[in-house]
Amino acid sequence: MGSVGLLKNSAMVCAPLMAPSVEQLVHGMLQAKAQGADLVEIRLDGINNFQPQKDLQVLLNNNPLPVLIVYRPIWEGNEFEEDDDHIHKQLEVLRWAKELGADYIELDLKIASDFTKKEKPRWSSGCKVIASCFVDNVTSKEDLSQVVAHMQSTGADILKIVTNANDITELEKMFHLLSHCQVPLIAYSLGERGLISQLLGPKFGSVLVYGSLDCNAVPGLPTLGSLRQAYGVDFMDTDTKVFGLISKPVGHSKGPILHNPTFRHVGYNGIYVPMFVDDLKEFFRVYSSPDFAGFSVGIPYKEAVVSFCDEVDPLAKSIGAVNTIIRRPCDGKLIGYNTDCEASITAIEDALKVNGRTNGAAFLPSPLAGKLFVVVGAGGAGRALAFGAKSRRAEIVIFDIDFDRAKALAAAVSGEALPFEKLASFQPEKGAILANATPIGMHPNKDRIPVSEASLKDYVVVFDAVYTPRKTTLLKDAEAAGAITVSGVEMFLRQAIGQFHLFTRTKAPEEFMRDIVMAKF
Ligand SMILES: O=C1C[C@@](O)(C(=O)O)C[C@@H](O)[C@@H]1O
Repeated sequence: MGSVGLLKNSAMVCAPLMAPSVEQLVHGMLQAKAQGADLVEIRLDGINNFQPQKDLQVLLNNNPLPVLIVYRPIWEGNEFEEDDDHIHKQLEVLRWAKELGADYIELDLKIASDFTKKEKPRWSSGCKVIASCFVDNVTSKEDLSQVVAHMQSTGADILKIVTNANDITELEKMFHLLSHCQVPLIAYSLGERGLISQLLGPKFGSVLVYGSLDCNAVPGLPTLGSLRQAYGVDFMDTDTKVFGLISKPVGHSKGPILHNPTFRHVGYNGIYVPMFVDDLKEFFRVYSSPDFAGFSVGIPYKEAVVSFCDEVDPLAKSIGAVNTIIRRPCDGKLIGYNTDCEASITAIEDALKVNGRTNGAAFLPSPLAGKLFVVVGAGGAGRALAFGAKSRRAEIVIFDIDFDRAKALAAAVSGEALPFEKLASFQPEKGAILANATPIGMHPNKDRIPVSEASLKDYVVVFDAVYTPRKTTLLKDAEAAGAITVSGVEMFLRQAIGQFHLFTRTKAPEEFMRDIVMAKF
């Protein structure tokens, strides 16, 4: 277990700012400082009626943080690089920025060489030059190394490579580059699939990572607050173990705000990041190093991922769905588990016990025994619920939009499958339990419920696996109809507790995790 508590890397957290007025940029700088940025990147070309010397003076006299100046205007629809006059104007602005006290200036690779060779020998200021380059299509690690070699020849102090990530697996080339590069380097990918290049940049040695102002979410960029508070980027080092949630979509997950603070709480050197995965096979092929120590698995992959595990725990195997994968340290094999099953079933059982609705049958092994248990959705979560209900000897009815899928699950748990069209008019016997295991009602389609409102009065417990929002419309309606309700948040917490134990091989601090969930979900 690594120690956390001291700063472990030198990566700076940078807030990119672009605004139509200097006043807005100054305000942005103050916000960035308050939100924990180490420096700000100011894009001058967003300023309306830009007056270089005057505006730079205001900006660089009012900077609460070190400043990186970028000026990349497009004149009359043409990229400036194509025109000597425009290049001259651009360089003049950057020269002023340096003279007025900018800490860093950024130049495109195409003009960086000339500039550094002419200008740098005469500099007395500490201003550093960043040579930057956008690589549209990263074909191989060798290609990237060649770009770096070319950039190095410019004489710039820091190199910056930006790519477009079409797939999360492309980022591994960036991580490889970062960890092998001998010169100060910033490397990341744009877009939703590029997010982990910012989150893991400090582990692999990036000079800086970008975080947006908290009020200004940008796809692919974490917020400053999340970088510092949730992900704890300051505490990352080369030994930090990476755990990722494999899912598509993935942005809804609250896993990072639960697992990361818990790692730090127990002094475990790990980070938990959302991983937007399109292709499981390619994903597991590329992220095969011990750095990537384990995974949560979310929608839609809980069943598909089973075939990528080298071994599967017997419970997960019988369910046919895995939500947790550990890379076994001794041989690198991927071992699959299912923590959803016990999480959801014990959450429902405990709700019945707390509410004293066990029919006085304290001798029965579970308050679910003999009850009708209606599962809507026969995907990964539905399978976990149905197998859990079976282990508690409940009578199971399954609905799924895919009737064959419902039938297959019903057969596996000795239950009954009914056609999805019947769900709207389905009236259970009194005292039944309802479990929604579909995404119906999940943010942003919050108003929908999977069953008819009229049927809700006959359920003693209604459980919803959806946890965003915490109180779904289904749970609100069920509560109004008099049912005990169990939120997906409770299941989420319990499956995460199980996962934490598997990830770290230590007992999860359950109260600490519960407090986070209560405060932040
Ligand atoms: O179902 C869920 C939720 C989850 O996918 C998430 O969104 O964080 C994480 C999984 O481990 C878990 O089984």
